Formats: sequence, structure tokens, C-alpha cells
Amino acid sequence: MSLDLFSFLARLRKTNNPPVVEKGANPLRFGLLGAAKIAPDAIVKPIQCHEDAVLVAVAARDQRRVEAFGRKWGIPKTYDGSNAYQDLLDNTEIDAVYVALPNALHYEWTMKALTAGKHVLCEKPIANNEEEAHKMFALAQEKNLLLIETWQPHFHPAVYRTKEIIEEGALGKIVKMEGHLCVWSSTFGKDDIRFKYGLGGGALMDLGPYPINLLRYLSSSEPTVESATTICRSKNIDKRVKAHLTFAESIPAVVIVDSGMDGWGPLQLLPPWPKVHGRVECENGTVEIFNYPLPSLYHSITVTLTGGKAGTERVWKPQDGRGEGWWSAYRYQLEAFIDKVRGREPQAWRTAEDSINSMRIIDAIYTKSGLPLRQTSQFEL
Ligand SMILES: NC(=O)C1=CN([C@@H]2O[C@H](COP(=O)(O)OP(=O)(O)OC[C@H]3O[C@@H](n4cnc5c(N)ncnc54)[C@H](OP(=O)(O)O)[C@@H]3O)[C@@H](O)[C@H]2O)C=CC1
Ligand SMILES: O=C1OC[C@@H](O)[C@H](O)[C@H]1O
Repeated sequence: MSLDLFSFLARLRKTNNPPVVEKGANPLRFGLLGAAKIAPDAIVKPIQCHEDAVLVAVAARDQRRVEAFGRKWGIPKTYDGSNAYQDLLDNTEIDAVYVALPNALHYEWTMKALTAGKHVLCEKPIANNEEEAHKMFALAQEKNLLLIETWQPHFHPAVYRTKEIIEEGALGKIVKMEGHLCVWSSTFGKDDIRFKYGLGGGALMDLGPYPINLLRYLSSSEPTVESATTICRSKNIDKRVKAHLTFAESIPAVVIVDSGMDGWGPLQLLPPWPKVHGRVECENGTVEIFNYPLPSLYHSITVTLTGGKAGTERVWKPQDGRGEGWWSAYRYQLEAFIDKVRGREPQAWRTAEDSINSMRIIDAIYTKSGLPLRQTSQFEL
């Protein structure tokens, strides 16, 4: 499939500025915990273009900031101050919340949201550690509410297509795998939540879910962690992590994440080419997906057969099923969430087990590398 620049830019423009659609009779009412940087792309815009969802409120600590956020995104109700998040949860007109808080607060506010009777989409990683993840999903089950960790690549048809290529069988069995997510050091400010141990920081927490989940998804198997090495930027805050894993049938794999790649050029002011690919080597060839974390921005799926013949695909919408070429992975994810709440079978889903295992692997990598697990929340129900 060739990549025509005009349609590429037109698609991207629509992904970033999706149409605001008319809502149905009784849309699912969402509240947003935290006026976070990720929120516009991950939930505000997807809701704008979903006819069965409406964002009714946002809560943030600072009044000026939350009011500005509410105005910018047309959110009718704002909550501020030290009780803002709980005030939003006390709003009985809200059906579901999106938790966009630092990792260390995911447990507390998901537990509180479930207690308040809300369905929850919680940002990745779901918790500080596996122990917390177990308790969160146990409460969701007890309350008969939906809880999902938002790892959006799982919902994008390009990532699905990569799995399908492997499962079609022509490439033969998987022999080895690698997954990368390495980004420029200037991506984050010095005070970023990702650099604070008490907020659940660390490159593995922030970036690790991407390659770990990609390889689990593509191979439909769970790994054991053999070894891991880290480079830290400060005490207990990993900047770069390299982990060796073994998946089912003894498939070796390597996962590399880095939150501090050097720039290049004068004073290293220019961004490096990010390492954002997953590669699966099989008996008869390899498949590589470039930019699986943000496939709606751009991606490529390249299959190279042993002997040299290569082909590249780009997949923006599913062959069967709902979706538009301009939908972001977050939009596909919201579609699945709403399908599930409404009792319909979603096109893709992430189970409790999936998220709990993801935390188990993160914990195991920290342990193997000699770094402590992220601290369990002090919050008790
Ligand atoms: N799925 C994805 O593609 C992505 C997911 N993420 C995830 O989303 C979450 C938020 O990340 P991001 O948007 O980058 O982060 P931000 O720093 O922009 O947002 C964090 C939010 O947490 C709130 N907050 C509450 N307590 C604290 C505290 N003690 N210190 C700092 N902030 C606090 C702030 O809320 P307030 O508004 O109340 O001031 C802020 O809005 C993380 O879990 C991250 O892993 C991030 C990027 C991409
Ligand atoms: O979820 C994320 O996706 C992309 C990364 O650059 C970012 O740090 C992370 O939070």
C-alpha cells in the first residue's frame, strides 16, 4: 500500500481534530480525574467523536488550571481544590471515570471510583505493583463494574494485523522477539512525574508496558524474566532498562526502554530517531512493526521472508468491524470500553489477568535488576 502524502496529512488532521458528533439519547457520562497532559488525546477527543459518550466534568487541584482546561475542551463542570477528585466521584450523574493521575495514585483513585460506583479506565501502568493490581480488579469484580488499564495499542488494527500475520502461519513458529520504546531525553521536563519514585516513576513503569505488552500480545504467551540491567538517572529512578525474557516454548526475547536518548547535532538539540518498534523473528522470516505505541500517527508493518523478499503494510481501520481511518488507538479503545459497558462484544479487550500479569513482569524486572518495586500505596479502603 503506498503512502500518499496528501491523504496522510488529511487523516492526521482529522485524528487530531476529530468531529464533534451529536450525542444519542442517554450517553455514558464520563468524569476526568486530573487535567493531565495525556487527557485531551486519550479521552477528551475520543469522547467528542463518540455518539454514546459525553465528558461532563473534570477535577484538578488548581482552580485556574482546571477552569482553563474545562473552557478549552467544553467540559461543563469543573472541580478544584484538595477535595476535587472526591467531589467529582460524589457526582451521582457520572457513570465512568478516566484516571489520568501519576502512577502512584492509580490505586487509590481507582479504588475510590469503584467504591463510588463508577466504571474506570485507568492509565497505564494500572498500579504501583502486582499486589495493588490484584486488589483493584477484585474490587471491580465485587462491585460488578468495569475496570480496564488503558494500553491503547492493543485496540489499533495495525497491531492486530501484526498478530494476524504471525498467526496466519506462513512465517512459521516464533524464534525470537524484541521490543523497544526509547525516547529523547527532552521529551520530559526535569520535574516530570516520571522521575519521582514516590509518584511511581521510572522508565520501566512509564515505557515498559509498551514492549512488554506488545510481545505478550503478539506471541499470546506469558514470559519469565531471566535477567535485567538498568541505568538510573537518580536513586531508584531507572532511565534505561534492558531485560531478557523467555516466552512460551522457550522463545527468547529482549525488551529495551529508555527515557533519556541523547539528541544529535549542535548541542544535541535535535531529536534522535526514536526506537519504537517490535520485531518477531520466525522460522521463515520476520515481521517488524514500527511505531506500535502511536500507530495512528504513523506506522509500518514489514514482513521479510528468509531469502530477502520484503513487503510493507499500513492498516488504519479494521477489515471487518467498526473504525475509521482517522481513529486514534485511544478512539478504538473507547469504542471497546463503551461496547463492554453496554453489554456488546468489543472488537478487542484487555482482561484483569492481562493487566495483573503486566505488573507481575514489571515487578520481576525491577527485582532482577536490583531496584525496589514501586511503593505500595498507603491508602486503605
Ligand atoms: N496511554 C498513553 O498514551 C499515555 C499514558 N500516560 C499515563 O497517564 C498518566 C498521566 O501522565 P501525564 O499526562 O503525562 O502526566 P501529567 O503530569 O500531565 O498529569 C498528571 C496529573 O496528575 C495530577 N496530580 C495529582 N497529584 C499529583 C502530584 N502529586 N504530582 C503531580 N501531579 C499530580 C495532576 O493533576 P491536577 O490536574 O489535579 O493538577 C496532573 O493533571 C500516567 O499514568 C502516565 O503513565 C501518559 C502519557 C501517554
Ligand atoms: O504512555 C506513554 O506513551 C509514550 C511515552 O513517551 C510516555 O512517556 C508514556 O507515558
